[in-house]
Amino acid sequence: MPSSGSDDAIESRHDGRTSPPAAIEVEGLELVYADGTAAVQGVDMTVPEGEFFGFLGPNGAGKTTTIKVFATLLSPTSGRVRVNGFDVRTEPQSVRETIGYMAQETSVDPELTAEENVRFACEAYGVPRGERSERVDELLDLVDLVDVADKRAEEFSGGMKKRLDAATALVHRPPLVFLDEPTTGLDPKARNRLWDYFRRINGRGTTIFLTTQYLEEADQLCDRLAVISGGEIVAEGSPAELKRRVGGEVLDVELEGGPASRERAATIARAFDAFSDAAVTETDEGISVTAESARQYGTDLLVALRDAELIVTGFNIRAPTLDDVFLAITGEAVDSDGNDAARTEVSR
Ligand SMILES: Nc1ncnc2c1ncn2[C@@H]1O[C@H](COP(=O)(O)OP(=O)(O)OP(=O)(O)O)[C@@H](O)[C@H]1O
Repeated sequence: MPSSGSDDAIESRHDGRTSPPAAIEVEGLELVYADGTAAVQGVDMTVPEGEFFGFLGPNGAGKTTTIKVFATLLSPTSGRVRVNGFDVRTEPQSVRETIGYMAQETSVDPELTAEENVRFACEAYGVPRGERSERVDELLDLVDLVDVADKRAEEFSGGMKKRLDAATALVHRPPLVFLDEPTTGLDPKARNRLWDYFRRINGRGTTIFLTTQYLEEADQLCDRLAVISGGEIVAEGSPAELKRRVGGEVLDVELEGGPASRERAATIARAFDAFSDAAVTETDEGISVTAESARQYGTDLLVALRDAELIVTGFNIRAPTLDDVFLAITGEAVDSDGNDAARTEVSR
C-alpha cells in the first residue's frame, strides 16, 4: 500500500509504524462551491483498509461532493484528506492511480463489445500490454459477462451495463473503489447480481466506499455507515448499532380513509401516555409508531383508535430498519423511486 509524506499529522497520530494507513482519512473537510453553497461543512471520517463503507444522506446532503473530493475531481476549500496514504491536494495523480470510480452515469461505450470496453479501460489506465488479455478475461468472469464478451454494450440491459462499468473501474486493480449509487434504477434481480459482485471484490481485500439511496442495500452490504445531512456527519456506526440507537420496536398501523384519518391517528398516538418516547410518522397506508413499549402497549393504541372511530385494517410489530434510522436521524424518508426525499414530520 503506498504511503508517503513526512509532515503528516494524521499519520503521526497513527505512529506511522503500528497501524497501516487507512484507505481514507479526513479531518475538517469543507467544500464551498463558487456560488457560496457550503456543500460539506467540517467532515471528519476514517475508513480502514478492507472495509465496506456506506455513505448515506438525503438528496443534496453532500455525498457526491465528498466523493468528488476523494477522487480529486474537486479541491477541498479547507481540511485534510488522504486517500490510500496520499494527500488529495498535493498528490492527486497518486490518488487517481490507486482508486476506481464508478460514477452515477455509466461510462461504457455502447458501440464497443464488452471485451473491447474492458480492453479500452486497460489502455486508458496504462495496464501493461502483455497483461491485458488475462486482465480482461478475469474481469469479465468476475462480473459474469464472459458469455456476452463479443456482444456490443448497446444490446445490454441496465444491470449488464452497470456490471461492465464496474469491471472497467477495476482494470488497474485499485485497492479502493468508489461506487456512487451503483444500483439506482435496476430491478431487484440485477441489483442482487451486482451485490454479489461487490461482495466478491470486497472479499478480495478491496475497500469499498458506497453511496446508495437503497437503505436495504446499505444494510446488506456495509460493515459501517455514516449519515450526512446538510454537509455534516450526523451519525456513524454499523447498521446494527444504528438500529439499536433508534431503540424499541415499530408498530405499523394500516388505516381506512385518507390523509385526515392518518392525521387524526397520528395525533392520538402522540398523545398516548404509554408512548411518551415515541416517534410517530404518517405513512402511505396509515401510521408508524416507534417506541420502546410498542409491543407492550400496541393493542391499547389500536383500541384507542377504534374508540375514535378510526378503522384499522391491519397492523404489524417489527424491529427498526435502516429506513427508520434514517427517518429518525434526518427527519426525511428516503424515496426509493429516486425522486426527491419526501419530508415527513417526526415527533420525538
Ligand atoms: N456545482 C455546484 N455549484 C453549486 N452548488 C452545488 C454544485 N453541485 C452541488 N451543489 C450543491 O451542494 C449541495 C450538495 O450536493 P451533492 O450533489 O454533493 O449532494 P448529494 O448528497 O450527492 O445529493 P444527491 O443524492 O441528490 O446526488 C447541494 O445543496 C447542491 O445543490
